[in-house]
Amino acid sequence: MSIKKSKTARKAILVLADGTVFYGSALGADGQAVGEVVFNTAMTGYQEILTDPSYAEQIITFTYPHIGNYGTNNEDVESNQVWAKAMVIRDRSMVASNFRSNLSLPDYLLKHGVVGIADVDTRRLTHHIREHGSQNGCVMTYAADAEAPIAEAQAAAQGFGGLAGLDLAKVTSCTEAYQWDQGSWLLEEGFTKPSSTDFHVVAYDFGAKMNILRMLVDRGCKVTVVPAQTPAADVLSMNPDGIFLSNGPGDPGACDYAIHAIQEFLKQGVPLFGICLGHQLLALASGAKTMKMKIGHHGANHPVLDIAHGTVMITSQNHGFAVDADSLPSTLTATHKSLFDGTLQGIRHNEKPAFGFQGHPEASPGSRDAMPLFDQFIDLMKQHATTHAQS
Ligand SMILES: NC(=O)CC[C@H](N)C(=O)O
Repeated sequence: MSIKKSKTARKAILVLADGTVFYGSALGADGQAVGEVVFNTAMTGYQEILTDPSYAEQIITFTYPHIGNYGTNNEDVESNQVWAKAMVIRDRSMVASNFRSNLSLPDYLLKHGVVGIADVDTRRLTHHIREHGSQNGCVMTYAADAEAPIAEAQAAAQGFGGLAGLDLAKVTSCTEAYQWDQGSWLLEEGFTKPSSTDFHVVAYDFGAKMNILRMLVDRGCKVTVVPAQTPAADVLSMNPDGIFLSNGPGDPGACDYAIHAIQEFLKQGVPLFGICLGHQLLALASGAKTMKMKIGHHGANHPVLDIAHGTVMITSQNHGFAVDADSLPSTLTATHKSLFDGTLQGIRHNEKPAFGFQGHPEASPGSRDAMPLFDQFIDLMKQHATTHAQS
């Protein structure tokens, strides 16, 4: 257990584009960060959340009031860098208490050059966002004896164009194809593969979380990860048993290259599974529409209804866009919906072996309730392989 005092007496402000100001103290690197301000309600998992590429260009407010208490480590990351633009918290923990911790949260932010602000009235901020919708903001640090640079921060916030129309998947994606062979810690916990399948899955990396890839390996898949803009023909020449469409940041409507590739895969009838951005892209490729939500969903305890079975799953969520349920063409069926606001959470193609889920079945952090969706993908590939062997 190590007691860490704040390294700096510097102050910080968060100023929203509408001029609302939140005062606090600097946490992490000095400087400024601009992005869309969202709030995440998960009680734990701040390191997974900070490193989730889907948070690119976003400033994350953590509603759980005490953050940093178990420090950071080398394992609980969802990518190789912090993608969140800045972190907003209520209370910084003075203690990093965990045998796995090798760096306190403030030192971790410093190491990654990420700006943060602590001692913020995050409840007031969250209420403001809930009422007025997520909006752009700027976190700026300044010397304790200086005036708060409010006008400068507001101008910076107003200068950010927002996420609508922004293709960030090509920014967070890998640049070259590679094999992924690491499974999750569930294997060590005694999780057994449903059966050894050896399916070759090509995973489009739009900003993929590592735990998704681990879930596929846990189920015996051989995983090839490819960059976001890989043409359909290149993927088909790899002879995949199934294609996985990953999560990722930004506006799905801006990823025309991915939408075209998915249309080709649908035409060819290759089994497809999309998570979050991947689910939205599958919907767009099938003729549905997406929209920007007022505040989005960011948390680890969102109830989602499985419509066919009438059962409820507690799920992890991180999205600011959604598929418009009223826009579904007759080729798509709604399979899941959010019990918070009724928005669409899952789709299945009626004619092709393809389905998508808006939440995060890989959790990390969060509940494992939706993990069987990975088994559903394996079953889909099995069925497809059997039908093909017969024809
Ligand atoms: N986690 C994700 O894949 C997010 C998808 C998309 N960028 C959204 O905000 O809705």
